[in-house]
Amino acid sequence: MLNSFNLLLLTAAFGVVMLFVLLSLMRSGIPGVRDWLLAIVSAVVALLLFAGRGKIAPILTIELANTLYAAAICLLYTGFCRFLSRPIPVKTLAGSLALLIALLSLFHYGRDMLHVRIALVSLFHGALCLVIGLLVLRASSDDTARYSRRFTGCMAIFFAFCHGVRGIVHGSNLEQLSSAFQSSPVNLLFISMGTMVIPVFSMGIIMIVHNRMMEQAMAAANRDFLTGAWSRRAFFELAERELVRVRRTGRALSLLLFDVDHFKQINDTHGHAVGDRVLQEIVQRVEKEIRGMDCIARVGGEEFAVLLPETDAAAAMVIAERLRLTLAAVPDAAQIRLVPCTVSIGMAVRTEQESVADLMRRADTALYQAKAGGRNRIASAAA
Ligand SMILES: Nc1nc2c(ncn2[C@@H]2O[C@H](COP(=O)(O)OP(=O)(O)OP(=O)(O)O)[C@@H](O)[C@H]2O)c(=O)[nH]1
Repeated sequence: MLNSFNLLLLTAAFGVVMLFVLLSLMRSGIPGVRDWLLAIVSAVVALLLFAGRGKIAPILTIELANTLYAAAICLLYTGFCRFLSRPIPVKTLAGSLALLIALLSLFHYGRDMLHVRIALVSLFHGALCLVIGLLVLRASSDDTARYSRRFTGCMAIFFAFCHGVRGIVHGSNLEQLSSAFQSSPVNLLFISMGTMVIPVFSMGIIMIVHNRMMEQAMAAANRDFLTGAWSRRAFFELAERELVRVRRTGRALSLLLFDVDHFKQINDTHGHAVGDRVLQEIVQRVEKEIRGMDCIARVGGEEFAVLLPETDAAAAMVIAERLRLTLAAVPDAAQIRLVPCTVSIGMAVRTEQESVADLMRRADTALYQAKAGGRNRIASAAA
């Protein structure tokens, strides 16, 4: 039978299930998960205490239960702040929680006014849900995360609205209650909305965390771990996408393929760690020299590709020469001495009907010519 007691127990049981699901995400290392876990624990205990109303001491079922439930919503909020790298207003949260407890005690032990207590709690929860909703909806997100953020944000605003209505209804004493969990239709409706907060937020959080994990996995697959440049796989994807655009617009597309000269010597002389830092420095320097629409990828150990959309042979040659000069003396990790480090560059401009693989092949041949010609130079591929 649907009554407040059953509803509270059911929600607590659902909270326990969600707790185990969220526990599985603990090892993801995603910020906010710990707060959300604590929020669910706090809410489950609060719900069980609420369910004990009339059976155990009122201080447990009123003051403690309300404190724990309000703390749960605060923790949901701090979890979102951490997740979105936003500052946590600890003092404001602690202050408002303390004020809520003080007022609840006042309207319990001072003048026992149930409707005022319900209004206060509802408005507190409503305000927090509103803040969570706005925070989540305003945060920028890519396509994969948009649905889960919108779901969570919109549900938070909906809960804020329901709590607000409940606060107004009880604040103006429209529905006179003898108990906060009286099973009247209107009260049951409000309680149902209130108990849905934790399960719905839990589902939203699980979706959001999964999206973040997916984003991280995609970034790991698309980016070179050492230098942060695009990976070989991602480079071919980006180049194919660019090719579709080029076929439509008829614009030029150039490719620079460069390789560090005698890199083995750098490793042998200065050590592998310095070699690694040199590779990182190379990528950072190139990124400063190229435009936002260009991209650099690490396509081999010490071999890099730079894709230059809307760039003809003359412009590509200017960029190639700029890169050759800027990379001519890449500092070592400690920047104490300069590691003599030059690059050889093969340049190719896409010809009509040419595929990415063919463009790469021609740039590679040009790179080989630059190496054979004495290194630290640019060779342009024949069309
Ligand atoms: N430090 C470091 N070295 C790497 C990495 N990947 C490849 N290498 C090294 O790069 C060197 C490439 O050597 P080679 O292919 O002989 O080429 P090279 O010495 O640059 O000579 P040329 O290309 O002919 O000018 C090897 O010693 C690899 O071990 C890396 O991630 N870090």
